[in-house]
Amino acid sequence: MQATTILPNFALQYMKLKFYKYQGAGNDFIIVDNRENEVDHRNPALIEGICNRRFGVGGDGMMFLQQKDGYDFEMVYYNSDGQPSSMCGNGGRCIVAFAKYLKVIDSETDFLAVDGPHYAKVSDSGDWVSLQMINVDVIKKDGEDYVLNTGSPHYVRLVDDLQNVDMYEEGRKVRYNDTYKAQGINVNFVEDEGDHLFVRTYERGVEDETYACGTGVTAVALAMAKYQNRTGEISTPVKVLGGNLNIRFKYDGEKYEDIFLEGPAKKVFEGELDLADFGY
Ligand SMILES: N[C@@H](CCC[C@H](N)C(=O)O)C(=O)O
Repeated sequence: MQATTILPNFALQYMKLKFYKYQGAGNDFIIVDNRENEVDHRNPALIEGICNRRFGVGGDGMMFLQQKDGYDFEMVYYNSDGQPSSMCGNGGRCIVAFAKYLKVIDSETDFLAVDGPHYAKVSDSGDWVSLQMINVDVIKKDGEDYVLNTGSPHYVRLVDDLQNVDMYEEGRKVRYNDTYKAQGINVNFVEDEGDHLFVRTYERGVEDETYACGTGVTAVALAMAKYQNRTGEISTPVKVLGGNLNIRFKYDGEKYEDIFLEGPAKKVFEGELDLADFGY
């Protein structure tokens, strides 16, 4: 990384920031190697500007890979609105691929994220990641729909003809209703297509539909196991707008354990930002 310093008061000594762009099933992220703790990222306007798809790099979120005692690294995640958020599953898979690219890890890792420790495995090629998610033992009903937390809060609704649903419109009706508008929630619609699920997600903090949401497809797979009264070792292939993911887990009818979110995580490009372009 080039000499890049953002002083605590956000005045910049050097205006360049090296970044990497990754995507996992079309959920895309800007990642910065912050092992030297050179970047003070508590700056919502800067992160929102860099994530902007017209005036910035563009991304559903931005992450910083940092050193953490007792772990291979720490994942610090921001939504594209510039606010720190809860867990991002696809972001977690992408930052694991990035850690392998940096040679911070080899084929396995234990890292820390906002919802606690995570274990993950990455393929030799470095572009396929299996990420262990937190255990889940609470799943609530809201009418016919399901609400659960897989590291981030999710709402799950089973629908027909998902391809033709206006996710922006319908997602916002749930995300901004009286129950959820204060804390926010991610809204997933699912259609059972036989040998796989088709899932679309409206994401809090992006405030639009994304091409994939890792904690979202995980929530859907868990909720569908309950809905379909399936127990035991379950593997659920999921199609999303940006590709395919798989979720496997154990379910005894009450709690879900050994949950793994699996799929592609790829480096798209890397570059250098001139932070003066973002008002600094
Ligand atoms: N895209 C993510 C979820 C990111 C967090 C979410 N927007 C929230 O604020 O809850 C994923 O892959 O899980």
